[in-house]
Amino acid sequence: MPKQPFLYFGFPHAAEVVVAVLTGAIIFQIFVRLNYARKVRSAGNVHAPMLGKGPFTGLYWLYAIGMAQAHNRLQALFESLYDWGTPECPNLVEINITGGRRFFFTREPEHVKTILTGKFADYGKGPEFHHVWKPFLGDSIFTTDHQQWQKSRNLIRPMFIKNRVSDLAIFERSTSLMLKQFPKSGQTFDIMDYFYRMTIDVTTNFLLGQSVNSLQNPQSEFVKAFTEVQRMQMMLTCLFPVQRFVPRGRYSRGIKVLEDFIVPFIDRTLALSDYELDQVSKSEKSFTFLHALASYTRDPKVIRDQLIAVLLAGRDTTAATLSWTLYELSHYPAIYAKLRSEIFSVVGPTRQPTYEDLKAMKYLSHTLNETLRLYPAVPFNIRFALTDTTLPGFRGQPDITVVAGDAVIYSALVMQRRCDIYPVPSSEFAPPQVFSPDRWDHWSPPPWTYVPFNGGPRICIGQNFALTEMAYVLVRILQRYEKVEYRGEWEKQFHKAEIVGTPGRGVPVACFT
Ligand code: HEM
Repeated sequence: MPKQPFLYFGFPHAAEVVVAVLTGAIIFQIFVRLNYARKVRSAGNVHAPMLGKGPFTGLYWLYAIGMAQAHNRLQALFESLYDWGTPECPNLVEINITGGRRFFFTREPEHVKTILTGKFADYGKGPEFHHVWKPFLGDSIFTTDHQQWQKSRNLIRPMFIKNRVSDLAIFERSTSLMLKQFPKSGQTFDIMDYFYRMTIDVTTNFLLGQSVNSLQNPQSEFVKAFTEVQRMQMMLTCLFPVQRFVPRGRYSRGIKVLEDFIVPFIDRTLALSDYELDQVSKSEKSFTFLHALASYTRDPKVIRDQLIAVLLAGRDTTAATLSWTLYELSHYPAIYAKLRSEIFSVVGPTRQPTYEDLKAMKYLSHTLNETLRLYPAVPFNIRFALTDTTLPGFRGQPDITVVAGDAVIYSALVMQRRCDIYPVPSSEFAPPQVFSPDRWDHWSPPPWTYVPFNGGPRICIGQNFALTEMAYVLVRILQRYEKVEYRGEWEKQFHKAEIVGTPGRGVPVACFT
């Protein structure tokens, strides 16, 4: 039989198809890279140190980041990236993985300031972030920019004014329930598990007027789905360049569970007439975040998106911060005793604190500040360039060129642990890696070196709510327990970064009355 010529007009062999596809892909890659390089050249062409230039080093880094996320080593990986820094640019590195976009990684306060305020309009969540997060958070405050974001912010802001936050009944209800469920004095238990259940109860109560009751029903399907969706969302974000290939079955099913719980509340509220809604809003007791939203918009999708966004923002952040606080306090009995004595001096051993009491307790706020310094609840964050722009160069060096579509990943966790941004340790100032609320007595962080709540126009809208809730819970725990003992291997604790950074081993403790 005559040999088939390579080119013929019949059905192609599989090998020919593979060769054709690969050739096409390579030509396309070359085109994308050349086109992108031209854009960067015409915008200024100043680069940060590169982690790698070719597509294969890009793939290596993608793999490294995915593995670090899966094995809870993101912090170490991020710190190691700056080994590629240079004396001219020590705190910023870049990589181009897919050819048409660079990812910058920074731990520089000046860069954080630039993207969050100085050039706020140039950086945002961007269409890419919106696309990846849309199934979960829709068009909410978290996923949008410009006018759309501003509209969400205006919608949500009234719910965080002081006289709403200073109503502490909602915190007392869940805290007292939680304390009732703590095991007997001296018994070991994971206090983190209680914090996660308590804060989802507080937040659903605040949002919907009814809690998911996870303190009483730990196996709640809603809670499991919420955790799973967040885990997958973080994975999709880390694997952003190839996220479309990640299977999403559990992610979509989890979102459906969340919606099945929330939508009936929305439907019931939207069934109220304007008059009925107005009556509810006059009653302090039954008025909720959902009612507030419904009095501004009747669009169920807008309401669903904002509710899930605030639920995400409000629950794990506070639970994780409380967990880290107890992790540290259980290791430092002297700090625990000092905090307890401040609490006793203001509210005594049993009285419920008022909003003003909480704000008057300096050492309590130092303790929370110090926890958020070492363990900022949102450890990694991202912004996309919405236009061609720059990041400031290091100490008189030229500004770094950033073109529209590039991404800047900044880490409050890594930045806030940089020893060189702190005073030299002394008898007044403990080494920065040590938990020491006392340092806040005579020190405050230089601007933009401490950003657990972000800064600028997109600063956390729930900051006061969060600080009030966490202070309240701590006061009630310390009023009741004379000491808290750590019951795990304290040094073996590790930082587990999903969207929020939590203690990877839980927080096993025993509380003593
Ligand atoms: C320890 C507690 C908390 C910390 C450390 C924290 C931190 C943050 C951070 C870093 C951001 C910026 C996120 C971004 O760039 O996309 C943020 C945004 C936000 N936070 Fe918080 N948060 C906390 C608690 C809360 C609570 C309790 C609520 C509400 C109940 C809340 C509501 C929000 C909202 C709505 C935004 C979006 C603001 C915007 O984009 O304009 N947060 N938070």
